[in-house]
Amino acid sequence: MQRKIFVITGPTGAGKTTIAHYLQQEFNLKKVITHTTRSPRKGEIDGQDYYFENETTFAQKHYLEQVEYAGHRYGSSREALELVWHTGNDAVIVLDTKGAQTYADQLGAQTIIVYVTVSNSTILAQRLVQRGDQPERIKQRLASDDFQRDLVTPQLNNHPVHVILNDDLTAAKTQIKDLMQSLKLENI
Ligand SMILES: Nc1nc2c(ncn2[C@@H]2O[C@H](COP(=O)(O)OP(=O)(O)O)[C@@H](O)[C@H]2O)c(=O)[nH]1
Ligand SMILES: Nc1ncnc2c1ncn2[C@@H]1O[C@H](COP(=O)(O)OP(=O)(O)O)[C@@H](O)[C@H]1O
Repeated sequence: MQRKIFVITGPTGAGKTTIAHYLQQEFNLKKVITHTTRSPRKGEIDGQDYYFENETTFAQKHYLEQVEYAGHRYGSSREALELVWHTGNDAVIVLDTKGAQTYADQLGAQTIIVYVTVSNSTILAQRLVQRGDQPERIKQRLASDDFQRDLVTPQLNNHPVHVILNDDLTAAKTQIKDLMQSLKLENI
């Protein structure tokens, strides 16, 4: 069977990271570590939080997609994905909807897109505050075009998008279990 990558996408605060953790814990998926040229923060571990790169080593990898934030490069590589697949496990990665589109285009049927959302977007700001994000950073994020784009369920050129409503985490986990069961039945 072909290896899969689950791309968890959606607006900030919707619960993408939470759902990705759940998939790792309950369904043995392994996270694809992404690369960055920014310096490690206190407590961050190379190969666990990110692969920390310099400009030269960053340029040596083969990226499915990459972006620049605050003058630093970030990218998800073929090499990191293959490392996960070599373990025999399916992979999981959290990306914005633009990144999700790129994966669907490049990896086709190997990509399972999961769009995490909430029924009322005002909840998102509350969650970011609860998570401990800096107020200035929250304001910036919520005012961005990327945020507006990610609020809308993406239409990915005929690629299926599985929507998970995460107003309540227990209910969201049930939807994930149902999704995993239906993928198994379809032999995907
Ligand atoms: N498109 C894309 N975004 C990434 C990648 N790796 C990290 N990011 C995003 O880069 C942004 C900045 O990450 P970081 O410097 O760790 O700061 P954070 O805002 O505290 O998460 C976050 O929105 C990450 O989700 C990647 O490989 N591709
Ligand atoms: N269903 C939920 N109800 C309440 N809080 C939640 C729920 N799902 C996630 N959270 C919390 O909301 C915050 C944002 O979740 P997170 O997974 O970090 O979102 P994202 O990765 O999409 O930005 C975290 O503090 C998380 O623990």
